[in-house]
Amino acid sequence: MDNFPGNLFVVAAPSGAGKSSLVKALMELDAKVRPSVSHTTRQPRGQEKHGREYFFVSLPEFDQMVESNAFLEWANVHGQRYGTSRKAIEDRIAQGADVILEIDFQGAIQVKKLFANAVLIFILPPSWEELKSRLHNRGEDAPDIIDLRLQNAADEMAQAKEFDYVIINELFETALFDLKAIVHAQRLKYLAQRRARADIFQALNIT
Ligand SMILES: Nc1nc2c(ncn2[C@@H]2O[C@H](COP(=O)(O)OP(=O)(O)O)[C@@H](O)[C@H]2O)c(=O)[nH]1
Ligand SMILES: Nc1ncnc2c1ncn2[C@@H]1O[C@H](COP(=O)(O)OP(=O)(O)O)[C@@H](O)[C@H]1O
Repeated sequence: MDNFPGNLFVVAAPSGAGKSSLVKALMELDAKVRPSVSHTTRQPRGQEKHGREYFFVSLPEFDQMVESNAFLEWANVHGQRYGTSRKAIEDRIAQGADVILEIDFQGAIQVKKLFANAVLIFILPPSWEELKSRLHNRGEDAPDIIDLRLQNAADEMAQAKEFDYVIINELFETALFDLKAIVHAQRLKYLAQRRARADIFQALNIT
């Protein structure tokens, strides 16, 4: 599983910390990073489209996919099921694209076990007050759904120490810069470990 020609990035965060906004902004700047579209049993939000943010499926459909081993990883999060299908990432990575997964910490840990080279990034909000206000201002979720997400946030944030990098999303542009820096650093590391030996080292006559 370590022979894929692309890089795999995994971004996790408590709800409202800004992971979707950061990942979206990264992909607008960097066409080489492709998203993995997950399956979920939760209902779509206002602007969300089937096949773009998620594949929205029923519980029986989801369970059928679990049965047929279609998921690379899946988890129960905030009372719903979410999963990364094998199809969502394997083709893209094999084609040499870098793939970014926006999944919860349970999924991130499963992915790291499967792909030792996956880069795990955790996004933190600057404060509890700011996290609450972002969830309210986003204006997408009912108060009880927001409460559940806030209740789960403490346990999720305790997992940040298992990740390779932590970004504090206070100023959006600074956090985006940090995310770009991680992607860039991983590409340079990848070059050093794999391609460079064949191409550049040969050209420079280094053995
Ligand atoms: N394990 C796993 N978690 C996922 C997947 N897709 C999304 N999630 C996570 O499920 C949680 C809820 O996502 P969502 O309902 O979009 O809410 P949001 O975090 O408030 O934007 C987030 O932590 C997502 O990262 C997946 O395929 N696998
Ligand atoms: N650095 C930031 N400063 C202020 N608001 C932000 C920042 N980052 C994201 N937001 C806003 O916070 C809300 C939650 O962001 P979102 O990307 O949906 O979070 P997540 O995907 O982690 O649930 C959105 O309304 C978004 O525009």
